[in-house]
Amino acid sequence: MNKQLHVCFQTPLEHFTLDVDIKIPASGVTVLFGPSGCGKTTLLRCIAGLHKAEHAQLRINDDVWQEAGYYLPAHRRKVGYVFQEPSLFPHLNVTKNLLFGQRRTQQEGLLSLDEISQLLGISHLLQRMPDKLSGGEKQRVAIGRALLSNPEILLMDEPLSALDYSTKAEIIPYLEQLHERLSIPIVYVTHALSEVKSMADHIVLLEKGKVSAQGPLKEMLLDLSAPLARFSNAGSLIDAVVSHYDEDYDLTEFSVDGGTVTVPGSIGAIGTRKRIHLSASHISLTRTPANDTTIVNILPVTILEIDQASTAQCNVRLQLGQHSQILARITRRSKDQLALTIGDQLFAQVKGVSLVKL
Ligand SMILES: Nc1ncnc2c1ncn2[C@@H]1O[C@H](COP(=O)(O)OP(=O)(O)OP(=O)(O)O)[C@@H](O)[C@H]1O
Repeated sequence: MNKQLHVCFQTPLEHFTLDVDIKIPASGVTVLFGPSGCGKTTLLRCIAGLHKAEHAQLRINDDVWQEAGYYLPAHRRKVGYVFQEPSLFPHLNVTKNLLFGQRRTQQEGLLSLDEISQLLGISHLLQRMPDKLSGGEKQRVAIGRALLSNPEILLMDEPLSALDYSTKAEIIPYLEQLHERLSIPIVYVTHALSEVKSMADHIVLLEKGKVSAQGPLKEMLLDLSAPLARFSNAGSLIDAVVSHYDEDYDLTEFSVDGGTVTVPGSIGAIGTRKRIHLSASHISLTRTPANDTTIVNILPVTILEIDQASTAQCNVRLQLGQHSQILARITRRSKDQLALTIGDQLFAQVKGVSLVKL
């Protein structure tokens, strides 16, 4: 069985042609990332069959949805679609809104209404009418409705962009849980890098209708020639396992490839797995390990690559442990003053650590 999605569309838009030919993994979250107007929504609409591209090839695993001379109409495509604005039926309560998607397909959902309600934290809202829900609750119901339609693919078009900062923060953990539980692929459109870091397994960067880069997120973040490493909030992701909790100081210690990372608070039981994001501009480099610093996270690293990200700054790709790599952003002057070169063994002082998902 061919477990991937082949997404190939060419269609002229107002100022450029959308011209995409990509293979997407059949599970996990693929983020379409790019500036406003680059064609992200149009690409989702092509997949859903709502925009008919002139040239197209769309295969979902072994099923052909579209190719020369064949076009599976939108209503027969098993797609769950979540829009920026949660568009619930105002005259139906939450349960009826949720079931609307299920009735449309007359099939058993991948997950039951109960399971989906629990997963999205809306079990207590089932009898409510939409006008009595907050923006975040409405969007969670809209996501639930999309899932109950028994989709083979979930398309999410900037599902958080209409929500304020704190509502976004409230909803992200639910999306992360979904990501863990769902076996179907999710194509997620955003131009917020924070959502990319917490959600994406795979990333496709779009610019004026063309794919400028794509690949597994972890690798793409470390590719110094790819656009992500040039962003002001560039960083890297490493896998971590809770190894110790210091009750006196309320600090959780994680074991990572090549060392330990300590973060404030009680994060989880010993053995809990997390993904840690290390912000490149919050990492400084020293030749000797400082013993008079307040920074708690100091990791031995080796320089693999140095790239001038701007006239003032350089990105440094570093080997951590056997199999991990991280990114540091330093000034070009520091690089020259320390005469840093490839192969140098250094110590990375890590100030900014954020936990992103299980
Ligand atoms: N049916 C259409 N025919 C011609 N041009 C279109 C059509 N739909 C969208 N466009 C244009 O194509 C470009 C891409 O639009 P699209 O909505 O796909 O971008 P986007 O990356 O999703 O943007 P945003 O992040 O702002 O939502 C825009 O310039 C838009 O005006």
